[in-house]
Amino acid sequence: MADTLELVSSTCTFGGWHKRYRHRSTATGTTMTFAIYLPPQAQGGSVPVLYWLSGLTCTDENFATKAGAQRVAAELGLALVMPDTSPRGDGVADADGYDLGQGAGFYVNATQAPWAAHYRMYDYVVDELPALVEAHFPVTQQRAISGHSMGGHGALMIALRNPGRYRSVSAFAPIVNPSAVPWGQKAFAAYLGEDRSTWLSYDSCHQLEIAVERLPMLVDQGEQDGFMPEQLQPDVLARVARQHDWPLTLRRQPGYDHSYYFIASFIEDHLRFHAQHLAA
Ligand SMILES: N[C@@H](CCC(=O)N[C@@H](CS)C(=O)NCC(=O)O)C(=O)O
Repeated sequence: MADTLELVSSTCTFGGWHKRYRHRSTATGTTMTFAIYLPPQAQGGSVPVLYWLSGLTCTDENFATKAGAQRVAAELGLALVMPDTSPRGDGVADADGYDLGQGAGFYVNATQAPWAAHYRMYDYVVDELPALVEAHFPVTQQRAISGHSMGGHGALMIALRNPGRYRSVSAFAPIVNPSAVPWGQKAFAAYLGEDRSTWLSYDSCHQLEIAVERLPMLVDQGEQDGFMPEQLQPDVLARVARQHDWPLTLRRQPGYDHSYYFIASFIEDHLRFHAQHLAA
């Protein structure tokens, strides 16, 4: 059955529960794994949810084990939902590099062979996963979304394309303009084909230009992030936001690189930012 959840593990932390589940996804046509952190407050009522989208090479476990988000989520009464970054399995197309195929779904619905059969992470994250989470767990429909790198691209792009669905969005070192940088161009050419007009629906800078809803947006970027000049280019997002009078808070953090050490240093600010808007 499509919405049956199989519990993989259940771990008590900060008075709440970190749970991992497997389920059959209709969006991807594969078995998907995701994790949810239920804070202590979820034992007595429904809590709002922050969706976290991870970057290249990640599973649901990188953020859960490295970001240290659970302590503040427990304090704020915020559930955290952590999906995988792509469909996986023997029957799922893959590529040699770390930046295409399994672990690199880019949160798009692929239209090109061989990817189109399973790579439907946009539908999975926007529709299927929230419906599943809201049907099975004590959560409200107050949602926020955040992510890192490829997941920062996913979070910004998904929030911008779905007005009213999320109260706030944030990102760490996001790929803001994937149509114009090597990681995005490689993935979009494979998943979406050579017609670049189709890429724009998954490009946050373009989506920000045409967005109808101005939702609060926080972005952190480490200044020692080796991927920044070529792949991330936060200046492009800052310019588009300025041109469109968009409420973007872009913070440049001296000394920080692309890693989870950077995320762990600022995740508390992001959780408090989202909690404030989820409560409003
Ligand atoms: N050099 C990295 C490139 C990929 C990378 O930096 N991935 C980031 C997201 S874009 C990440 O979160 N990696 C997993 C981790 O640090 O736990 C690799 O080949 O693994």
